[in-house]
Amino acid sequence: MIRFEHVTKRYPDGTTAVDDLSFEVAAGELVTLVGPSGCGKTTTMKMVNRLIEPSEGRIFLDGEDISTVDPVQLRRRIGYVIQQVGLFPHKTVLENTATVPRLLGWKRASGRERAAELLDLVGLDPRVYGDRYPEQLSGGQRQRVGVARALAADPPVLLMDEPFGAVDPVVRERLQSEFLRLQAAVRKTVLFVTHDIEEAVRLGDRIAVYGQGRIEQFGPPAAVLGAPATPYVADFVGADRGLKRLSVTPVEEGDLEQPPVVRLDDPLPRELDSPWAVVLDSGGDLHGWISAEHAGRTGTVREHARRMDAWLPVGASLKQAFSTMLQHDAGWIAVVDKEEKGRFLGVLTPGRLHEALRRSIDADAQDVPRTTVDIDKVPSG
Ligand SMILES: Nc1ncnc2c1ncn2[C@@H]1O[C@H](COP(=O)(O)OP(=O)(O)OP(=O)(O)O)[C@@H](O)[C@H]1O
Repeated sequence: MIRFEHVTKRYPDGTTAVDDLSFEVAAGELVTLVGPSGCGKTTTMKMVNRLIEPSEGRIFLDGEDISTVDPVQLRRRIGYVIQQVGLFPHKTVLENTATVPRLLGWKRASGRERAAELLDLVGLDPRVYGDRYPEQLSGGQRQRVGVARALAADPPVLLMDEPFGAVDPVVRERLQSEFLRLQAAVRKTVLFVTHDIEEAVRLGDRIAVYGQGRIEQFGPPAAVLGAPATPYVADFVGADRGLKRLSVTPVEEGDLEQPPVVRLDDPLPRELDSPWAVVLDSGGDLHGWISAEHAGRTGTVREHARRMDAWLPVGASLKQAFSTMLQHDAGWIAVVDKEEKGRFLGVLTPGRLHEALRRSIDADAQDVPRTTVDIDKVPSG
């Protein structure tokens, strides 16, 4: 969808901001550009909507060389969100959001209707916020209006330059989650600039780690965190990259241990060869657990089963799994097949969690699926 071919940008004072850059962003993909201040991220982004012209090389949008497209026409196909939002102070939230549809010549009513729809989509009730002015909003709310405005004309491409940079960490995390949900629904092709590696890792389908004017590594977050390509990247992603990796590595079925299982309406088992067993209802859904000390007594499992709160759906991150374990002070957590407590798949223990992490690092290094990595090959220590 967006393709850079040997793009270089030299400013008149001789600064080379971007040096022979080639990469591609697929349709519907979110790529984060991350790196320290002054490494050329913003320059890269502004060349896509021709706010800056490259000195050398070509950029293609949907196969079309953008140097041949009228910049105004081009920008109508590209939503743009920046840190300072740039809302018009004398226009209401609704009018701000409807700016681009109005410029495109939409009728006033349909522009406002679309704007209201989008405000709803970014979590601002248009009946509450629509008639306010930007100064009557919090920083986080202004950023949401910025995102709504960029989406108003339904452009296939979004450029986002540190859009959540100016808000406090708590609001920032919330905006990131909301944006991920939004992106799952609208599936735009997104270039997202940030200097925050945590944000890059959380949002990006792939991340481009910038050195001075160049991409040092381009790949999925787990690969960059697991196998930094250069000492520079290792240093930039940080010594705690194992922890960051936890947050981008999903729990898979192959990671799970199969403990003894009993059914809710069964009589109590005569004996159990583990300290506890998982209790399932007749449909195979997770109910809870039972301690081995009840084995051999009379009565049914139902009478002694305890509810299990430490559970997660498969696909949740290893970080969520770890934090659920800590929260419930549990030595294991149950994993089910869907968000609402569902069919039981197995349990994750601290040992299994560690193995999953090691296996995912190994899988990335060998560029193979995690299920094919033999855990015996994973070095200990
Ligand atoms: N108009 C300009 N003239 C000369 N040099 C410029 C100009 N604009 C940017 N630069 C330089 O180009 C380099 C890249 O700047 P750019 O704004 O792309 O970096 P960035 O990675 O986005 O930084 P930040 O995270 O601080 O926004 C920097 O060294 C900057 O000083």
